[in-house]
Amino acid sequence: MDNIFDWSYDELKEWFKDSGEGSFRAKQVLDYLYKGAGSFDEMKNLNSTSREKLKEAFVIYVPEVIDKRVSKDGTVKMLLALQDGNIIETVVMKYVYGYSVCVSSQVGCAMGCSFCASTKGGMVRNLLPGEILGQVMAASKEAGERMSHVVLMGSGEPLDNFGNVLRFLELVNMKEGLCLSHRNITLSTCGLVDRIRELADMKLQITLAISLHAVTDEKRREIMPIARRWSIREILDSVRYYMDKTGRRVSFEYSLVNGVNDSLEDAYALASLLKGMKTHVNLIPVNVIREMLFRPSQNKAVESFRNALESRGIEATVRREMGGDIDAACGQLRRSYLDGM
Ligand SMILES: C[S@@+](CC[C@H](N)C(=O)[O-])C[C@H]1O[C@@H](n2cnc3c(N)ncnc32)[C@H](O)[C@@H]1O
Ligand code: SF4
Repeated sequence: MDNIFDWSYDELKEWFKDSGEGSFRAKQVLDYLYKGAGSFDEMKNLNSTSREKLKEAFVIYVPEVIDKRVSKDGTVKMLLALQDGNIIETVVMKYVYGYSVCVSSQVGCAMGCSFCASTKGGMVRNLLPGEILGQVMAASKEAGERMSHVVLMGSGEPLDNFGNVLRFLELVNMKEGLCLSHRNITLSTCGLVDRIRELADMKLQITLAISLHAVTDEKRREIMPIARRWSIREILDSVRYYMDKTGRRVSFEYSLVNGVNDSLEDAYALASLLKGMKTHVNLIPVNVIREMLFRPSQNKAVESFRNALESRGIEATVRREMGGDIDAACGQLRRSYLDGM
């Protein structure tokens, strides 16, 4: 049976019409659902025939929180169980402007980046649109408040689950649902160039973030297998195309790894790659994960890197991962959980 959260307002309207009920029922059902109804029986405004028809066609399914850790800085990392028993993680962060949730787009990841815990067990499966949406709902329930921002930066490569992620973007924006503006959604990708171009053509107003992490193709290939498929030049061309088509700024993620990509030469090379682009660089000292030998850059190297970028006119922020005391690096809590099973 379908999870009703995979369905859009328009589709539900059609469904009600086809099943002989008024299409106005769709709005009633969505009102109940997004206020947290856990069963069709709670939907008292509907007659019993409608409720029975719904029960025959749909389940109401939001991933279940099975564990959570709360960090000193208030970040909450949740482990969620899916219907098929797979486990994903979702992180809720509080900022001055409100809450932000970091959602997973896949169970695991196929991309194989050498510093990332999400990919260690390979890719298990794509998440369905309702399962991505369900993470936003679980986060709101946890925070007791609606989310003001969503970042697709948890486990998985969102552009490798393109159809379902596009569908999620439609559902999360729905006026009759969570009504979250695309401007408050960031999608982070390791750089699937063909998909970036497709996304650009759709002219959605989401923010795109590119995980670059190295300034030469050679170095990038050492830490990110996707670099064998797409060169840095191809990625930057697709980013310019995205900016052109959507009018949005694109940001870059650059994880700083001690002795690997954090020299001043790297910083100046990054500045020349991004020269002339209206962009922002997020520098993230790499989070140590158990199986890996990488170490984060020292504070001095991080500051010098940032200063070098700024001296060349590239805006840069150092982002210390929130919730550092609770296995907050992407995919880490899930891996600890699976390792302990
Ligand atoms: C987990 S990925 C998910 C989104 C997408 N697959 C991507 O690579 O952009 C989100 C961000 O976390 C970064 N990341 C992964 N492992 C990390 C680690 N150990 N330390 C710091 N950043 C990490 C990635 O490079 C990426 O910028
Ligand atoms: S950094 Fe992103 S693309 Fe790379 S393995 Fe992790 S989740 Fe996948």
